[in-house]
Amino acid sequence: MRDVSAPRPYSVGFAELRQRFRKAAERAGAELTEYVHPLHGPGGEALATDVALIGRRNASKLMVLISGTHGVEGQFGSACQTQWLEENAPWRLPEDTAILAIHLINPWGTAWSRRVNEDNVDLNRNFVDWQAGAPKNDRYADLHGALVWREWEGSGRANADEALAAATAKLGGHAGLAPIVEAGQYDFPDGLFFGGTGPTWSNRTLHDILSSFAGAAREAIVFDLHTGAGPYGYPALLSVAENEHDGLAWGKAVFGPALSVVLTGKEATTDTGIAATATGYVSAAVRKAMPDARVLPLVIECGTLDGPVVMDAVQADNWLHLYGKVDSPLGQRIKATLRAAFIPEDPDWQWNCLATSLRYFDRAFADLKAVDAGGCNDASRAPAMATTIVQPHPAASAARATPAIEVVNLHKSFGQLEVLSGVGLSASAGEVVSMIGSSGSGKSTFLRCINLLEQPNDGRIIVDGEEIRMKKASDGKAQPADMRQVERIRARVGMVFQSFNLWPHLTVLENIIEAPVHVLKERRADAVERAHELLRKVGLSDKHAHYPGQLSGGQQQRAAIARTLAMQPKVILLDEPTSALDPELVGEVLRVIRQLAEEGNTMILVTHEMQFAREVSHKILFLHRGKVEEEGAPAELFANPRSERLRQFLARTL
Ligand SMILES: Nc1ncnc2c1ncn2[C@@H]1O[C@H](COP(=O)(O)OP(=O)(O)OP(=O)(O)O)[C@@H](O)[C@H]1O
Repeated sequence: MRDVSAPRPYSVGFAELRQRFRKAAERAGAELTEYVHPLHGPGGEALATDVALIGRRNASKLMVLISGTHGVEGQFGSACQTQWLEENAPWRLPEDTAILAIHLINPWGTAWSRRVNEDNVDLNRNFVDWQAGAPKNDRYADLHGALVWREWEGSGRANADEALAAATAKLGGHAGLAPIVEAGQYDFPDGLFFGGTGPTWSNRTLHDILSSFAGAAREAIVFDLHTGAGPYGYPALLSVAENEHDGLAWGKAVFGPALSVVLTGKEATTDTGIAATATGYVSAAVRKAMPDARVLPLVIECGTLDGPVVMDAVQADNWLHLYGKVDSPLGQRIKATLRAAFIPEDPDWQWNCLATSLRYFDRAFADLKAVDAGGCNDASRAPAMATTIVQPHPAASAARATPAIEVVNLHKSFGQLEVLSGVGLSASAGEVVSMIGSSGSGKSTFLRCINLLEQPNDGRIIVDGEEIRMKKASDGKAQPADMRQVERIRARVGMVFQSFNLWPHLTVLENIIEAPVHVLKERRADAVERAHELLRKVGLSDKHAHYPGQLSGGQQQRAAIARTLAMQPKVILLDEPTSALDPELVGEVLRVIRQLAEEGNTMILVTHEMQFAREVSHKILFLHRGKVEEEGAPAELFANPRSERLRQFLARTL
């Protein structure tokens, strides 16, 4: 019997999971590659998906292990990957066979203990054919209001619970409800099992990984490692597909009745605990990424608690990230409940799931090795070399020598009132810097001074290496020496205002192309084409001909962001972009801003959304009475405020 009698507990933090995996991969002689995620974890830790390749890149037979598709479940998959790599080291593989371990493909979800990703997207609903448009789930729409509530307790919550109980009874219990909810939906970004509006970072990264490492494969077995559905402590082996394919026949030949095949479809059913009604699974992605291979996509699904209990935990966590405070005692309770719903702290559960999964790996791998796939493909491709670091994202790359923006010793008074008393800030390309502080501390004034909507009294402003030249007027006040330079620099610094500031008499499209055509002198046709692209990005494709007055606040703000992006700014200043919005519209705007951060835009953000600032920023400045009282990395600043003022401020706002 395999000796896993004393497995290390799964429940360790993201950084340790990575460290264990990387160590095991190194010992196994793997080529290690790191795909850096643009955001960071709750402790300020860097986030990344690690990829270990044992064997040659041109191997025709490939075994792939994927963990953490649903972030919080990642501890299980990570434990399996690490243990399997470790206990078989040193690996001696036939030339034509390789192992590709993809560690924590949704690193944000694992680090923050969420099933979903940074945009509330269920990655296992995100691998749909986006060209064909998002699938429809009208039956979810009827349930949304009962599943997603604004208040943790009170009459609104009680009404929602009552409505959910009534709907569940009408559908014949949880077994009737789950296939509708878990089918995935693409219309409610704040809802459950949201599939997104386009390919997420994890989706794109999986695609990049498979393009880099799986291109030569002709025979591939892929394990996607999950927990949370099925009977407690039982690791079920499944294969999910939209239709029959030759990989399924292979799977049945290898595993016999141990393998359950789930064929998905609108009305499909299964008793495995996973949703047969859903599409967009990882299985679809891996088959698509290896069109020339016979692919056997497998899912290991380790049962935990009863379906309704797991759904309750997911619902509560959804509320927490939308409307609650993760750091509060209630927030911590909700997190603990969610973790327990996916990774029970039960040594027997952990032992069973690990041991059985490793046996499935062994069996699959033995069969893979025995297949005759005709040797290595494309011998010209280089074999694995030493560790490579892939940093596809500008935000993640090392800071450039020249900051994208630097402000030194800025002073500003209104009459006798000194609002800024020597504020400074520097942001490298791709960095997000947030400014927090009480009302009246000078945050907005600082932003307005940067692009000279207000004239600073003193100080230096340097954008992308070019300093705004100032001179003293006859009254002794500073003013720009060259207005043409100011106009030029302003065109490189985009500003998003609290109150949107769209032209009311122009359509959304006209608002967006106005500055590119008149200031940058772009051809109108080019500006229009780009405007449509930007509208797609902010989810407003269908609103291009509307006037601002016909849009909701959230839509207006997203249009305003698209207008700012149309100028391709070096730096984007956002002045409390969500504070004029009704609470239910805040999320849609934050999602767009988060996407901008992920894409490596340099941003200075003034905000009262503390949780958001913490998640999205590389650096935070706390302003108090016109001075930077404290600055630092978000995790450090929020966890260990040094000044009493910041401590009090956080106590009031968190
Ligand atoms: N144009 C102006 N004329 C006179 N005083 C002004 C002007 N603009 C801002 N102030 C004052 O400067 C101080 C700082 O205002 P500012 O809007 O920069 O603060 P803030 O930190 O952004 O506050 P909030 O979070 O409430 O937006 C306030 O006392 C405000 O009344």
